[in-house]
Amino acid sequence: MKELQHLNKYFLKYKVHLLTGIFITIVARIFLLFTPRLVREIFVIVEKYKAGNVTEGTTIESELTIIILYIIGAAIVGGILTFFMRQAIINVSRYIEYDLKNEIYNQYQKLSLNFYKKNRTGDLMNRISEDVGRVRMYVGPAIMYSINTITLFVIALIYMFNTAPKLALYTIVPLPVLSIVIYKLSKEIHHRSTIVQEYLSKLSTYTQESFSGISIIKAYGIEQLTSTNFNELAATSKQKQISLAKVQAWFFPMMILLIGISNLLVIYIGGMQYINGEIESLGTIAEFIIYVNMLTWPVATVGWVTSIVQQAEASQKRINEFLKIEPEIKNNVKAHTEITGDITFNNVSFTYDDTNIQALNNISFNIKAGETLAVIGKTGSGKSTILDLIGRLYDIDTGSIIINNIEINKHNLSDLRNAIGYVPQDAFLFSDSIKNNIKFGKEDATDDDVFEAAKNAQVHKNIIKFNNGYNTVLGERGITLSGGQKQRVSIARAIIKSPKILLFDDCLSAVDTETEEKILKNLNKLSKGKTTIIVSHRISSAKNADNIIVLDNGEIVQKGTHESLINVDGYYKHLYLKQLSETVSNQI
Ligand SMILES: Nc1ncnc2c1ncn2[C@@H]1O[C@H](COP(=O)(O)OP(=O)(O)OP(=O)(O)O)[C@@H](O)[C@H]1O
Repeated sequence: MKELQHLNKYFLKYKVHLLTGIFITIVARIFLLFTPRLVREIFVIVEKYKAGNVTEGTTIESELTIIILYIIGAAIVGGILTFFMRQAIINVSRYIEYDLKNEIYNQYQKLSLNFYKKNRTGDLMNRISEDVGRVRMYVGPAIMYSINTITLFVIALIYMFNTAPKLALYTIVPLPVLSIVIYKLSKEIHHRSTIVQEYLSKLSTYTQESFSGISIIKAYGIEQLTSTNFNELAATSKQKQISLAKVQAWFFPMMILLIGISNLLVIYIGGMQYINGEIESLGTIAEFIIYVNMLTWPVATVGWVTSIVQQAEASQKRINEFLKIEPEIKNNVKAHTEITGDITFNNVSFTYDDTNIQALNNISFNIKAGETLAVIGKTGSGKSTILDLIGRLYDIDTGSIIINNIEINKHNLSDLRNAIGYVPQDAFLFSDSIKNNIKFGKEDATDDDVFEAAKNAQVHKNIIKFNNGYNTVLGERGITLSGGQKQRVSIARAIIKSPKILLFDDCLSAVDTETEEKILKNLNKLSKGKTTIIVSHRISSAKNADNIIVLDNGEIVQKGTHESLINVDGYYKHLYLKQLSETVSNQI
């Protein structure tokens, strides 16, 4: 139960609802337990009448009518209260489920990229959905049934031992057996349903991947193979479902058997006692039979609740593991810090934790506010890493990054990130309209702002050709747009917020050189007064920059302007000549 203590703060938050629920539960049980005693009363009156103790037919009729009305009244009141009990306690479980999901989601948002690299998306999703669902079962049904069982048991046992102690003892003997059997069954059911869940999630992951990669599957003509794989998975899943159904099928027969045994015991022992004169009325036997039936379900739930609590404990443990993680990248400053875009790297080195790859080694450069820096280099030379470090997605190992004379980790983190417009290498678009995808960069942007940004990114003409224009909804990961269009929408998203720092990570690779030229021209206008870093494999993107650095294997191997670099031997000149000859041969 240690892990579940995390929920105590929520119980405290909803204490009024919970206490009301508990109070209603107790009152509801008291009303429902009137019935067995009233049934006994009916027997007693009829027995008296048969024995000739009451002669007036009308008296017995009115007595019976009153008792029947009591029974109906108690059932109605008990029923209404049971409704409110469920409303109070089950609602609290939904409130807590909501709060817990938000708590986990907020924690996920705070955690750094390293966390996401170490944990699979499926696992993150499971903890926020299935694990929270299991915890809710503890908060709601488990607590409700426990209060229910305890109240019912205490009141019923008091009534039973008061009426016929020996019979009461015999009646409750099979109940612990019932509880243990149900507990064992619930555990087995849980075990098998976990396996079923695993197969279901394998099936849905497989299906989802097949549909996402449908173009590859069709292009390689492997529909038959994917279908066979799917069938195999589905067949195993079916087997597991059947094996689960087998155990589940035992649940009710076992309950009926044990209720039957208890009923038989009541009738046999009660009957013997009646014959011996130890109990006065057959009504006591009827009363006890009702108790047995009333107690059976709550007793069965003891086993069920135990297994729910165990599952909830295991799930909360998994949730707590993530909640306890301290975000690696923390905001150390509450006050706002100003960012105009002056960036300096002083001997910066950085190694990725998980792969142990040293991506940057002793990097130093300075960009004055408003200037443009181009970063050129082979793949894997560390270009994107530089951009990630400016956005503080990772903290550096050695050296320092200074922005506006303040070390990067002494800046208010959200001010820093708000000052940056970042266009990643792989444009990611949400399954939403094109307009909303662009407005993602600036929530309060007007339609005109959106059009302006799209025009500057040279994508406006493409968008207006779609039937729904800017309201065109993009499929999963923007499947309706071409690679180049996606990159340009992503550029529009970055420039719409008019940030102080613009970071372009090889984001023109999928557009033709003519469009690239136009976009760069527009960017040139837009980036007046803004610091811009352009990562690229193309000289055409870099040539107009105020400064260019060439990276190789995490180190700066060349520095200078386009003019200076094409005049010295090195990677830049080599690349320039290569791309120049490609352009010339394309024109011939
Ligand atoms: N998230 C990451 N986790 C671990 N290692 C990484 C990560 N990102 C990059 N690396 C490694 O760091 C090195 C530098 O990668 P980086 O992405 O900065 O290169 P790049 O110059 O931008 O390459 P490209 O031009 O192909 O985009 C590479 O060896 C890469 O394998």
